[in-house]
Amino acid sequence: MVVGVLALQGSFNEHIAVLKRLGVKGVQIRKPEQLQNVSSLIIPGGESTTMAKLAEYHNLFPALREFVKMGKPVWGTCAGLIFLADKAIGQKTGGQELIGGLDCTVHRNFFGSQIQSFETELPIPGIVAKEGGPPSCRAVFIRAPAIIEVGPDVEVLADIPVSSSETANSNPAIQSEEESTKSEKKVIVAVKQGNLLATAFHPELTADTRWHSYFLKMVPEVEDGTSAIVSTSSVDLTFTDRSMIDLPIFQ
Ligand SMILES: NC(=O)CC[C@H](N)C(=O)O
Repeated sequence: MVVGVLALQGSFNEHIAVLKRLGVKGVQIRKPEQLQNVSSLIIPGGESTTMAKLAEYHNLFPALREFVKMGKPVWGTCAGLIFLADKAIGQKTGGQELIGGLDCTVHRNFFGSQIQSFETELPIPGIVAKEGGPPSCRAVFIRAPAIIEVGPDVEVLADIPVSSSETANSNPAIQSEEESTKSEKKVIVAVKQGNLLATAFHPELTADTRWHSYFLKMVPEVEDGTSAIVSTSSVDLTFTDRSMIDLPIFQ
């Protein structure tokens, strides 16, 4: 099995490294025709406006939309989630082109600016049911988006509590008067809809391989009859390489 990783900008090398640890080949995708050689695609985190400009420059949007429509598995992490959303708010003036397909509305910088980036323990019952391991994963949120509305076919895989001030700052539209008196409400940070998987955080920056394993199981069995399924042999939840979150790509 060969997994494509959109390699215009952002953390594509980190995704390819995790795939390698799972014994799967990840290849960089920069041109539309390269999508013909892969059965699934990861769209990494980075800066969605920059990525969109580069995707436009390389005329990638029609091929990416076709890939999604064909039902091939696509996983968007962070900026990749924004790319997959049918609707994004909080965009730069003029907006940006999206691939779409995921029936949701995403707030582009829901949690604030770069300095509001954070790590947290995120309960992931849907992933644990398939992958086993501890009940939560270490989740790295870097100037992260959040999903504020989902359609009926979207399965929520993870959500996190946010303080009312966070909600008010980032998205007054979803805070009613009654809710403003409560201290906490939740936003969605991971979803699945058919062939599409999306996470607002960065599993590729931790040692926990369960999200990648989960995604690989969405890839249909390969032609020679061998299963595309890989197993997670070890789950180390420590996120040690803090330098990752200082990468200049996440401006
Ligand atoms: N870490 C990320 O991918 C950040 C995404 C960023 N919020 C954007 O709009 O592009």
